[in-house]
Amino acid sequence: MNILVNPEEKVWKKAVERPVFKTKQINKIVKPILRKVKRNGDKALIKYAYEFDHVELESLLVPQSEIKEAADELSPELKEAIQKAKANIERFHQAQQSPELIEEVMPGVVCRRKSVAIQRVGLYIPGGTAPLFSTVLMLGVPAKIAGCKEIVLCTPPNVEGKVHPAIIYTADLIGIQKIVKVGGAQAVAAMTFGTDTVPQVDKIFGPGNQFVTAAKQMATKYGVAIDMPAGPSEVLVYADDSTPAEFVAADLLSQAEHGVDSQVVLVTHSQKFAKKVLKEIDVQLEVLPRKDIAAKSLDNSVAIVVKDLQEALDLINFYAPEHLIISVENEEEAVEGIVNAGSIFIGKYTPESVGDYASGTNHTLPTYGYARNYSGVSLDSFVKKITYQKLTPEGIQNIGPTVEVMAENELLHAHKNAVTVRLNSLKKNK
Ligand SMILES: NC(=O)c1ccc[n+]([C@@H]2O[C@H](COP(=O)([O-])OP(=O)(O)OC[C@H]3O[C@@H](n4cnc5c(N)ncnc54)[C@H](O)[C@@H]3O)[C@@H](O)[C@H]2O)c1
Ligand SMILES: N[C@H](CO)Cc1c[nH]c[nH+]1
Ligand SMILES: [Zn+2]
Repeated sequence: MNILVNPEEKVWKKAVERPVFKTKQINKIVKPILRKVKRNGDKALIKYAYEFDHVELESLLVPQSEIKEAADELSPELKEAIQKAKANIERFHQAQQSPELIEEVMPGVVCRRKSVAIQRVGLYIPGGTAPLFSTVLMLGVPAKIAGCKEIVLCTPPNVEGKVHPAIIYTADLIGIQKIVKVGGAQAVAAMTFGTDTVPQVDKIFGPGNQFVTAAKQMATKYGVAIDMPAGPSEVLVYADDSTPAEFVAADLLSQAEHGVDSQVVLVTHSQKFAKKVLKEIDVQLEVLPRKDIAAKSLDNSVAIVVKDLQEALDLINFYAPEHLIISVENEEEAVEGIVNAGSIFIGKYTPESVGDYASGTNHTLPTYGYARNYSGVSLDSFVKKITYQKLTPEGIQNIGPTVEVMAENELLHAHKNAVTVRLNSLKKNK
């Protein structure tokens, strides 16, 4: 991780470019996976489990017996932690319920809007390098609150051909029973087309590696919706020396350890502080079990010393980080200046990890600059909003002439006529 001191705008813009994905090569691998799963269903899933996850599976579904046993395999401490996190996530997502809207826009013309659950949803839980059972909470809890009828959870099997008990326990706690041992692009393909084991869904949720992300984007061509392109995790920390360098280093490493494609950025006002943080990173990195992964991410990463708050804001809003930690003395002013970020963590006692697990906000967030135009997953992601309108005779008389004039001027006479016949009928029956 290098330090750039007071670089020009074009230099810092270049420095914060995300690692470039080999999109063409990835698509070349993913396209045939979609085609083969569409054609061969479960058979293809079993074949890919062998090829990519190195396991011979006899069946894809996690059996009821394993669901029942999962709780016994976890420590009471972990189960309590999962339950506490679930309570906070439930509370924050329940608070996102939007009440039904009813508005009489003019006498006799009533408009209504109601949230209705997306009926069939597929949740992808990454499992390649770490069993991310926290993602089960982040996707399963809002799906349940929204009232989705059918929920299927797909996650890669481990080397023993099993799903981590914490993933199973968390799914069961939420009330998700259909857990399928399938990962990567093949999982996305299965949820898109449906197989004997995996039901076809209306929307696919969840983060994943490049194969998963590419498959999700391709799936949209077949009528499935996706939450967002959620790729390798990233964090930008904007800090000054009112925050211990130890805290800043720990926050940067917390996202660097996710995967080799992750990127972390430090923005600060002093070269001395940046150096202190980098020194601290070296110390903490040494003892990390995932030190090789984190070290590779640090190669994609940079520390930038900016001249003032305005330059820091320009940089952050340009970069649009998935996670943004603001830990500077004038935090209020900085927070107010942010227009592009997935989730913001404010003050020196708010590590990003709390949002990953238990503060209540959702950790499925837009990466790669998509925070410019996408929100993270929320309750809204699991519903559609249906609008309704009902007109009384008075209502059609009030609004009818307006619609007639507009339709006639758009040269759409059948549109106009649908109003005129009703107005004429009312005149006749007077
Ligand atoms: N943005 C977010 O909200 C968020 C949240 C959590 C995790 N993440 C990210 O999710 C990612 C998880 O990645 P992961 O790899 O650990 O798990 P994963 O479950 O996404 O991918 C593992 C699967 O990839 C497939 N695969 C592996 N090598 C392949 C190959 N050569 N060809 C085809 N398919 C192959 C296999 O089927 C395997 O089961 C990380 O990058 C992490 O940063 C993001
Ligand atoms: N930081 C990830 C989202 O980018 C989520 C996560 C899960 N577990 C730990 N972290
Ligand atoms: Zn994380």
